Amino acid sequence: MTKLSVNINKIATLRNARGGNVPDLLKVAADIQKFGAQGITIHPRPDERHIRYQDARDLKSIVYTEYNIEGNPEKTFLDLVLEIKPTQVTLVPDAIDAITSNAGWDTIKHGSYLTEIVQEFQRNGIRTSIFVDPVLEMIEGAKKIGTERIELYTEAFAHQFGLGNQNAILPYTESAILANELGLGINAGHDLSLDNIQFFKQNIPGLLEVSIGHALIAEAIYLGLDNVVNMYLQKLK
Ligand SMILES: CC(=O)[C@@H](O)[C@H](O)COP(=O)(O)O
Ligand SMILES: NCC(=O)COP(=O)(O)O
Repeated sequence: MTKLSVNINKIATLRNARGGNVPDLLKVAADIQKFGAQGITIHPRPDERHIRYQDARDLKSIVYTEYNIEGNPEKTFLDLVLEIKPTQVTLVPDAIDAITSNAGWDTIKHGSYLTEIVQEFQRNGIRTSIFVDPVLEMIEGAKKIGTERIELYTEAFAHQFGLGNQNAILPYTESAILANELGLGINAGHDLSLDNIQFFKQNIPGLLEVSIGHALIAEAIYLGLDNVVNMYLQKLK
């Protein structure tokens, strides 16, 4: 079974636009779990433009499914995750000014740095996952680091699949086969959506978890619009 972890960054983006507490991030996280999602993902960024560090703390008592915190393991992020002790930490090599995540780790170049970080999280009972492009050397590098899981960075697949290029799945399938052989658990995420998730799942053996945010929240808004517009019309009669 592949678990769905819903990334709620975009709920925080919407809330922050007005400075109040609408929508209520904690209630949304509780409801997403009530509706059946098996995990909640957040990606607190240093500028706190969506998820704030305090949100990450407050969510600890709300998330009873898998709690996955993503980010670049600089000092403040490392301290935050060690304080919260979520189920899983996903290490992402974000540049400080990146608009969103845009690359996986070079697990060879940064191998010894990541090994130390991974060991620190594991000593604290936190499962680790390393965000990687679907490149076989990077999967082998992740294995050497000692992480339990990798997260396949799916932006390239999602983009190409949207253009009709189904062969874009091939490096992901090959990477998954290697990861399975090496005993690495496989997560995936970035730009997965209702359009591409089924094809992706069918072609990735052993896919344990997907984290989906941007498309899922956009789809939820769109699929709810008809209902909400009509609720307003009823009240305005
Ligand atoms: C690692 C990854 O692909 C996602 O966490 C993505 O980066 C979402 O972050 P934003 O919501 O800040 O774009
Ligand atoms: N790890 C990927 C994630 O959490 C969500 O990415 P996206 O669906 O917002 O692109």
